[in-house]
Amino acid sequence: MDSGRRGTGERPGRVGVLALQGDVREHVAVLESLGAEVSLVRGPAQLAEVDGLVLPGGESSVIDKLARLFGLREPIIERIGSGLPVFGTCAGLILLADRIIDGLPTQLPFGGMDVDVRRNAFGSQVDSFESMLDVPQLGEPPVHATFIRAPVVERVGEGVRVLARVDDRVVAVEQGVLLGTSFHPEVDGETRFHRRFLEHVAHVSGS
Ligand SMILES: NC(=O)CC[C@H](N)C(=O)O
Repeated sequence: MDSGRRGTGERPGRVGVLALQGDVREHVAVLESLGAEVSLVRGPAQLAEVDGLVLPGGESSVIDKLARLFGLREPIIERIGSGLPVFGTCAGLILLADRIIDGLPTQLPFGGMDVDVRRNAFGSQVDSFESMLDVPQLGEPPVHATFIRAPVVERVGEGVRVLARVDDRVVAVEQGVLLGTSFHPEVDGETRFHRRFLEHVAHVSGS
């Protein structure tokens, strides 16, 4: 349906992948395959140069800890507050949530999305599974989704759009220019979520 590349040949803007821990390379590969200019964000100066940010999958408590250590927590919160497009997958979705359920005692999210997200919500007996998801906003074919110790969105605030469910449990959400999935499109050759993120970036950066 819609294409992540601008029909006019315009660049979608420079996007960053938060590169503290997690599946950074996979996101970089998908974004570059879509024509984006991608940089790794490990500090505030790099964050200041991007028009959109991907929060990768990994371990949300570790990413939180490292973000504080590298002086990134406050700048990320500020940029999200002033309308930075963000795409979070799995741990990244946890970091985007306003509230974490079952987080480690000291763990904090960046927040921004009016949702409550439960960590490791599918239980240890199904640490990892795959599923085909209907995502009407992305059209056909259905999304092949890989869940790895995945979170679930347990409360969805007003203004948050549910994009996908597994057995009635919410696993993909969007609020304005913030996009989050419990699963990992970046490991599945699924590019439509990244295209959608790049569309948000193009709109906001006015390119
Ligand atoms: N694949 C993932 O990103 C897993 C997320 C991890 N369970 C966390 O709490 O951060």
